[in-house]
Amino acid sequence: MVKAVVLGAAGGIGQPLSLLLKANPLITELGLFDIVNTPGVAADLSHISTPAKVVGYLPPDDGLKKVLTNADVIVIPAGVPRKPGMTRDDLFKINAGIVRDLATGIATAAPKAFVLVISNPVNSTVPIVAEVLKKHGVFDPKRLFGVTTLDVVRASTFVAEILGDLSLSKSVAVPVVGGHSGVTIVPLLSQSSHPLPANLTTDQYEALVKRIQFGGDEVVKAKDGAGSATLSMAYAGAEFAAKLIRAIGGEKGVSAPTFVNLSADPSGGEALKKELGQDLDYFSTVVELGPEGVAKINTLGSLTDAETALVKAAIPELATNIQTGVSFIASPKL
Ligand SMILES: NC(=O)C1=CN([C@@H]2O[C@H](COP(=O)(O)OP(=O)(O)OC[C@H]3O[C@@H](n4cnc5c(N)ncnc54)[C@H](O)[C@@H]3O)[C@@H](O)[C@H]2O)C=CC1
Ligand SMILES: O=C([O-])CC(=O)C(=O)O
Repeated sequence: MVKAVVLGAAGGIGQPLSLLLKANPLITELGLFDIVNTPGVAADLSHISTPAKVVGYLPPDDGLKKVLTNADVIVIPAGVPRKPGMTRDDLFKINAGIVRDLATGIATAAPKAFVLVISNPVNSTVPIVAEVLKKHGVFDPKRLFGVTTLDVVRASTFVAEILGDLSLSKSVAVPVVGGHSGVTIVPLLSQSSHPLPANLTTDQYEALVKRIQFGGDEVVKAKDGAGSATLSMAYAGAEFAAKLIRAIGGEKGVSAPTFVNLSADPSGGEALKKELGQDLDYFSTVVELGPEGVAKINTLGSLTDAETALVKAAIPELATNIQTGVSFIASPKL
């Protein structure tokens, strides 16, 4: 029995994500919450012939508390998306408060749930959730995840394109580490399951790295004011949620890159910090998942000089983003 909940379920990501979760046979209950339209989305999804019972809630009548009650896995795509010319950090002003309020609901109604944060800027919203849960004395770092799967999905697709065979994209696995914005997105292409062509030039390599780092901009530009990635994000979010659900159900050998608090696995976290040469509290890296959530935080392993430089370039921005999130809860008037 797994109850999954989507907060922000009526949005551009929320609706297709809810559809994909409804299609997951391991989910037996699907709770949808948004400030608008969830009764309609829930009625629509409820006609699909899969096991999950779907219920939609709105803020009146304690809707947030009701949707969160007995939740096992909570996915949060609530908040505003980018328009051309904006960075993910520009979303902080609005999304920080939305995420804080939803996290407050989680702290009281579902303190033991696994929480998957999609709302941008992920590098800051994940620390916000953690700080709220800490304030309520219910923070378990093993249960909080920043969803960076879209970077991994993009890396797989773009590498398969370069290899000239899109049918490989499902099996191409590239660890993408760091965070989820611009230079904090670090693809470790030397560790790709499918090596890049030997004759790839430095320019081509650098263009590939940039495309993975700024893939979100490609979609923002193409949507021309109508938002950012929604369908590919829904796919990525459902993939990560499905992995986690399999791992908490006891399946062994499940792992994925995700943005976590490094205290979730103190020995792995310390080893990673040592490798980074930096005392960061959060980092996205390959995480082994288990019944409690984070089972093991993996270090980065052997890197090329180019990858070492990318990791180094990611650290200052990541540290600032994390601090911005932490300070927002320490001084919420920011
Ligand atoms: N982590 C990642 O890789 C990605 C993250 N995103 C982020 O996901 C977020 C959502 O994007 P879209 O779905 O395109 O936006 P959207 O505007 O289409 O949908 C957002 C939904 O959140 C709802 N919402 C707003 N305040 C709420 C509250 N207090 N409680 C519950 N629901 C609330 C809105 O009513 C709306 O339905 C954005 O912040 C975007 O930047 C987008 C793509 C990738
Ligand atoms: O680019 C954005 O704003 C949305 C996002 O996080 C992505 O597509 O990776």
